[in-house]
Amino acid sequence: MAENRRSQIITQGVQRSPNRAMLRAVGFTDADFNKPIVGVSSAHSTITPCNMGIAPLAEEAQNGIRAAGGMPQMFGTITVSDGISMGTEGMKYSLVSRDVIADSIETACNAQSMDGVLAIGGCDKNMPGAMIAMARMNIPAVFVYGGTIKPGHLDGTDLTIVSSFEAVGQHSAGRIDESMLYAIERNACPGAGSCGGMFTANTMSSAFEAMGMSLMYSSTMSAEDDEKAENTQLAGKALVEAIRADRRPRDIITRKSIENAISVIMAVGGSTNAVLHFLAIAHSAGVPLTIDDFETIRARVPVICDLKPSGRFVATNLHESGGIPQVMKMLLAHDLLHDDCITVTGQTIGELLKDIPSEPRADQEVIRPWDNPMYAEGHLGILKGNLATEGAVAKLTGIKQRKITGPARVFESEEECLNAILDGQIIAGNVIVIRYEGPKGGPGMREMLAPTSAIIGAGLGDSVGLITDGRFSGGTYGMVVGHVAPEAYVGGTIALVQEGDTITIDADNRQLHLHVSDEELAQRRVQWKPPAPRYTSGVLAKYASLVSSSSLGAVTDRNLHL
Ligand SMILES: CC[C@H](C)C(=O)C(=O)O
Ligand SMILES: [Mg+2]
Repeated sequence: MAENRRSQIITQGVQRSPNRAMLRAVGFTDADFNKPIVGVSSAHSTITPCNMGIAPLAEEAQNGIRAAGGMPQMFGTITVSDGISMGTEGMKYSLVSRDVIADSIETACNAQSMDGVLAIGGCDKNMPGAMIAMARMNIPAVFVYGGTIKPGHLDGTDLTIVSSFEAVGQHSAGRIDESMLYAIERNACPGAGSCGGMFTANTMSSAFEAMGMSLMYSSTMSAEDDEKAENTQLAGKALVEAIRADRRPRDIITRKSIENAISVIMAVGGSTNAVLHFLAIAHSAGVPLTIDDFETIRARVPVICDLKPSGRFVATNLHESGGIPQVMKMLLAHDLLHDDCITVTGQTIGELLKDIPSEPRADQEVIRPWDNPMYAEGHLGILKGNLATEGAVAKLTGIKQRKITGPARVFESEEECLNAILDGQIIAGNVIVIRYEGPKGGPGMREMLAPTSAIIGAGLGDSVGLITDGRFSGGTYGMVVGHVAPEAYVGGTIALVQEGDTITIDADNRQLHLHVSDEELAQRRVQWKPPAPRYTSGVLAKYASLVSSSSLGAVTDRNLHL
């Protein structure tokens, strides 16, 4: 084992006798002081189904690390539940938790000079939080996904949590009765695991597998299946080998591997949150990446998977149909993947994919044949215009109408907007504006699944547009544009929109335009005053003071020294 392990600073020499004394109390023997100390970051929690299966996986990880000659040390990190906080003030802590998780993993590993880290995550922000920490620290690392939830079932239909969100809109529009609403509620989430469509958790786990930071096939395994536990043990062993080889995250998280990840995100129809998180991960890894790079990749990669929210199937169906390796091999076969990227096991992408067929199996419908994609181009559009000079992110799937021009219906918060939708005040042709929900203004850039699902549930998905400086859940689809930057709180044009102004969302030309003259906007800007901050103490106030524009990933450690 390499004698230049950083953990030797706390285990070797006379001066470190007190440090060893305490390590002996947690189970170290003399022999263990000569092994790499490997952190196991466990996000186990019973506050959300996404994370409630992680504790036994953390044990399996430790077993794998020990078997390979490492000395595991488990520590905890937090999670919050997007689905449970959705639609409430608590959702403001969701994106904040990404950076709290990153800071906590970095703090634990660096404080005790660990030689490597295996992080296990479940809910949405666990994944990017862990990867940001791994990229920052650049000690050998591997990510293990807690696993997807299996679909719920009702009257022969597969359900996910988004079924329940959409049922609220269906009920308010009189399309289902209360007994059906509660039947969906009771059956949508059958057990442990992260939200089962190609929503944010499954998007980020799939992207990490494609980037080479997780083991092949791991990202679509279900939380409750034995293979997830077996795979976690293998990840522990792979990490110890990576430590021996001194294979670090920045050897794996490169421009090429991030391009691979983004290509897979496009191919599976993944969450808009992936834009925000990969800008942040690239920033932490020192890899140049801009929001415009997503547009370049979008234009060349088709959506080849029929997955919820706008498609038919869930992640367990994708797993049964060949999983992410099958999607990757199809991209590779069409020169849309770099095969020379190295992965956490030391093998390259090309080596890992060599025995996988270039076309999907004919006995499944989840992964489409290359010549019959869901959409000929990617679905994550980066829109620009006088409303979004730094950019905005749209999910261009599940919509028939690709352009809408209509009167603005302006709301200063998500709650105001949801009430208007459920009260029937929103009609076909409207363009909803939800503002002061950005990274600083919210603060915390809430996901707007409640209003976007209510629009779908009310049958308005093809006729109502929605723009916000907040963001969307992976369960959102429709004529919706999020991450509008600059945000209202810092004086972005979205702050100057008035009720009834005409707005155009043009998906095909990736334009977001406010039909008000520059002169009029200049006059409005003179009148505009920044609102008082919603929080002046505590974690949300700290976050609001540090966070960057969403067009830069809403990171909290950019240019702090300037
Ligand atoms: C259903 C969606 C889930 C709750 C979520 O927050 C996301 O995918 O972002
Ligand atoms: Mg989410």
